[in-house]
Amino acid sequence: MEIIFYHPTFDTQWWIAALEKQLPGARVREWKSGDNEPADYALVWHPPVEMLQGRELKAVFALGAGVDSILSKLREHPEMLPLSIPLFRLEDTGMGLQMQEYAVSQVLHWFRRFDDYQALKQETRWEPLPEFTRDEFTIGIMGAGVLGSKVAESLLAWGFPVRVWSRSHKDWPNVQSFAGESEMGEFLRETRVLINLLPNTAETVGIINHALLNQLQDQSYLLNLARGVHVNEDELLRALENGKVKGAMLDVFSREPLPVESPLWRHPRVAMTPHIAAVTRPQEAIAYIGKTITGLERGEAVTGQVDRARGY
Ligand SMILES: NC(=O)C1=CN([C@@H]2O[C@H](COP(=O)(O)OP(=O)(O)OC[C@H]3O[C@@H](n4cnc5c(N)ncnc54)[C@H](OP(=O)(O)O)[C@@H]3O)[C@@H](O)[C@H]2O)C=CC1
Ligand SMILES: O=C(O)C(=O)CO
Repeated sequence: MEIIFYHPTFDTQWWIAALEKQLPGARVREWKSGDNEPADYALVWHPPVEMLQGRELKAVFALGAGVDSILSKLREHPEMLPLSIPLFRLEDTGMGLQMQEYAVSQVLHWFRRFDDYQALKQETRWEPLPEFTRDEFTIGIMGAGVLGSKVAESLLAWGFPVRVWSRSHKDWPNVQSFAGESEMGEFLRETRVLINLLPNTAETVGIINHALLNQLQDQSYLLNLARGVHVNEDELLRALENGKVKGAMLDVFSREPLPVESPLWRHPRVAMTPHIAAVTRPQEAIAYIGKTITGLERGEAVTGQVDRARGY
């Protein structure tokens, strides 16, 4: 079995050795421009069109959870990957735990008013504030997929009321489920902390805008863990000014790296990280890819295939 590998930043030689160990008998090579030799599988992140175009592959694996960058390239170059070749993505592979860590720590930060105490400290003020209660701290998660479900689970364990919004209804214990545009208003009305874990698709671009933020509780919080294009940053800044949103924690931005002139850098109630909410954990990713390729070779049912028509 021949596997080609391309990632712009990963330690390719390490990955090749680990993949060959996971899949005995497989030969894994780094794809370089001009390499048109046959391959059975391709493992990629931001692949050049030339790498995939015209190849008779059994499957392509994205080395991350979101496939928006591959799908947007495919819109311009559909010849890069015919529909007959399945595209897989990483399902969790250690990202669920990272998203849990991020979401729980930030929700607790807001819940225990550490943001307010930090602001008071700037003014050298010693001032105990009224506590928030969990029933005024409903968590609303947009996107109830692999990562949204893990985040829901962890916040439930901390005793917060949790609701999710997705395309289809979920039947999860102790979680209120809302689906589709028709139930979005009801989902937002009680939400105090909005956590975004949607994929980037034609339907979700710009979804967190003035109209949406306006339907949240006053003094809400936004945690964007998914993609920058989901949030209209100017409208978020306006919502921070008019009190609809009290604080935002952003991991992803409409342009990355975030340009220095963006007012988000300087806003006192915006915190940020540089797109590190959940990174690909090599060992878990390799175990998943190995298991999936083995399943495909045996003709077994496997999970993680992207529905290209749906966009995730
Ligand atoms: N910041 C970071 O470091 C990282 C960010 N990410 C981002 O997180 C995203 C989510 O990942 P993951 O949980 O694995 O994805 P999944 O595909 O497992 O879940 C997607 C969820 O979004 C819902 N959804 C999709 N479209 C719509 C829509 N139009 N309206 C309502 N709900 C919708 C789906 O609904 P349904 O269940 O009904 O299908 C599903 O619940 C990734 O696409 C990626 O962009 C991922 C990893 C790291
Ligand atoms: O896996 C993804 O989609 C990411 O955003 C990794 O940072």
